[in-house]
Amino acid sequence: MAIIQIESSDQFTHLTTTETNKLITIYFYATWASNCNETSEAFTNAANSTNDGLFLSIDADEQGDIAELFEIQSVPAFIFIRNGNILKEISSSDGKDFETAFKQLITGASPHSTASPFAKTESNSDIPDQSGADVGEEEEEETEEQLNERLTQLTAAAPVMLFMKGTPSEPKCGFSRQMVGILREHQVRFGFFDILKDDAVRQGLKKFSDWPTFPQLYFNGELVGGLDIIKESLEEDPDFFAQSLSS
Ligand SMILES: N[C@@H](CCC(=O)N[C@@H](CS)C(=O)NCC(=O)O)C(=O)O
Ligand code: FES
Repeated sequence: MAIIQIESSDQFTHLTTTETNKLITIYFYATWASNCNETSEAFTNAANSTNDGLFLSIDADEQGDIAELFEIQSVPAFIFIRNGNILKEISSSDGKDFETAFKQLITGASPHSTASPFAKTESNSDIPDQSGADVGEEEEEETEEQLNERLTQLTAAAPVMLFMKGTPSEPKCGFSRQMVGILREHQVRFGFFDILKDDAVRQGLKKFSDWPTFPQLYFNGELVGGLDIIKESLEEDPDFFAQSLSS
């Protein structure tokens, strides 16, 4: 099956409401996220492997409304839908996690339905870890070295990375909310990480960057500061973002 690139909410709604009896596999990715490489390949392979189903590819940044509808908090993420029900959600950058789920669902019968369209069912509503980098149950405890390696990757996952409490659409603290507001106001595109979803990152980052609080804003993997620092920098230079990010 060909993969359909979703360019608008209308197109998405049309496809998902007219092809309800098919297994619909939705893939959310971001162009800046290098941890989407493996899943993009797995998604393409899955689409090529069958003449059944519908494969929708969605840039989570460009189609923010759709990403929000599915409460996508990190990329890559997969959502499987049939008959208007979310069968499963996967938030893992390991292509094999997707492959396993896809194989089960493409052959399996559709499960009993629930009433509302896209309703989450109890059993599969868990999008566990936000990082995408190592989602799922940790079998072995992460060593400090592994954590630091992960933090190095995460802080540089996008040119501008915000580590915050909650998500941009649902900040869980006023400080993080203000930071999101400032970034939006200055039209800064940014990646984010919800530190409330991962205590190792929350505590580890304080040590890693020697900065005790959140939000934390990074430019190209370097800590710039928290809310006060960003506010002060903007007071000193209203073009602070443009200046810092162009160099
Ligand atoms: N003045 C700080 C405000 C941020 C702040 O005080 N954050 C606290 C409360 S949300 C925090 O992150 N505490 C550590 C923690 O919750 O792990 C700034 O400029 O960013
Ligand atoms: S969570 Fe209480 S001030 Fe941020």
